[in-house]
Amino acid sequence: MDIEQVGVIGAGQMGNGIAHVFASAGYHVRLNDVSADALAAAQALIAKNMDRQVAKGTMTAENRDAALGRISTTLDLGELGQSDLIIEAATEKEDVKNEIFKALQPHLKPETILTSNTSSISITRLASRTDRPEKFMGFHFMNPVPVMQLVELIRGIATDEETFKTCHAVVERLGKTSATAEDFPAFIVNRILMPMINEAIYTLYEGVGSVTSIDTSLKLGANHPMGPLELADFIGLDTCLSIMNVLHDGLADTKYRPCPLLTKYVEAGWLGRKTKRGFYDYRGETPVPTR
Ligand SMILES: CC(=O)CC(=O)SCCNC(=O)CCNC(=O)[C@H](O)C(C)(C)COP(=O)(O)OP(=O)(O)OC[C@H]1O[C@@H](n2cnc3c(N)ncnc32)[C@H](O)[C@@H]1OP(=O)(O)O
Ligand SMILES: NC(=O)C1=CN([C@@H]2O[C@H](COP(=O)(O)OP(=O)(O)OC[C@H]3O[C@@H](n4cnc5c(N)ncnc54)[C@H](OP(=O)(O)O)[C@@H]3O)[C@@H](O)[C@H]2O)C=CC1
Repeated sequence: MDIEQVGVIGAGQMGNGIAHVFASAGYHVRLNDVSADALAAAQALIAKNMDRQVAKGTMTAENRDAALGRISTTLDLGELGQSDLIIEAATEKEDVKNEIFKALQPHLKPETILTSNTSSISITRLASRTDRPEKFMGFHFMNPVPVMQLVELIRGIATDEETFKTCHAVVERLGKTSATAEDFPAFIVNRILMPMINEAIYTLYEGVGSVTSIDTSLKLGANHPMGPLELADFIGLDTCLSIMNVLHDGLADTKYRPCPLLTKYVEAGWLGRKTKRGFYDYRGETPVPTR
């Protein structure tokens, strides 16, 4: 199936990056959110990130203008009706995602492929609530989307081969690399990455090390580009907690128990960079550890 028109739902940190890479690859993108402010902020951020590419010489000014011209925004889900492919990138909550698909599907063409950028939630279960489980799959980008090479592709139990092949070809046209994961809680990347981040938070909680010593240890001792607490703030602590809960509930093993300190930060509304406070405080010139 030919994909030209792409609908992206959720204009947060992932949605803006997804719109960026699809528009850069020549797709027409309709970006939707429940918040007009989120849409305006996403458009401004995409323009800023593309300006950086132009300044670096990795994109021409002409291509930037054309790519920005291919992105339109809307608060109305119904306006995504002509999309060939939908990528849902709203908040990591199953009921939010189910509600979005329910509201969206009456507007869709029968052949439209539905996908979710979920970090952890069962693709089979999300698909089963829609009118097209065979045309539904996981399309999981990594953060920051314009920089990270990987897209995890996840088939639900009902996903048909044509849907998988179409999504696989889209990843290639984006110039990215796919890895295929079976539909188990948190798939591959987050099954491995998130317990490490959770363990770093336990290490902090138990007083083994401070925020600085934990992040320095993994950066300089294991060559990670970001320390695990810095990365948790970057991903969003609400998203990290949701992923740990999916692992804990879905695999029923206490080794996935979310650290109580992670829960406490989320309850405080300290969600990391996006709220300017998490394991670091981002309100000043440079991030300051909060513990
Ligand atoms: C939770 C999930 O479901 C799955 C996930 O996504 S897990 C998270 C996966 N992501 C990671 O692990 C990221 C780990 N961190 C990194 O790789 C690096 O710190 C980083 C790439 C984010 C930044 O790298 P850095 O060297 O510290 O910074 P910097 O030199 O400023 O940036 C490197 C490049 O990324 C670009 N960049 C950085 N942040 C960006 C952003 N938010 N958006 C777009 N581009 C960005 C910069 O423009 C720069 O581009 P060039 O190479 O063309 O110059
Ligand atoms: N953060 C990360 O590193 C990664 C996240 N993901 C996944 O991507 C998805 C999005 O995450 P992320 O971008 O970080 O989250 P953000 O919190 O940055 O953005 C989510 C956006 O979705 C909006 N939203 C909420 N409900 C709806 C709705 N009903 N319709 C349309 N938009 C809605 C939110 O609006 P409002 O703020 O007003 O509620 C917000 O703008 C999640 O499923 C997450 O697991 C995948 C890979 C990496």
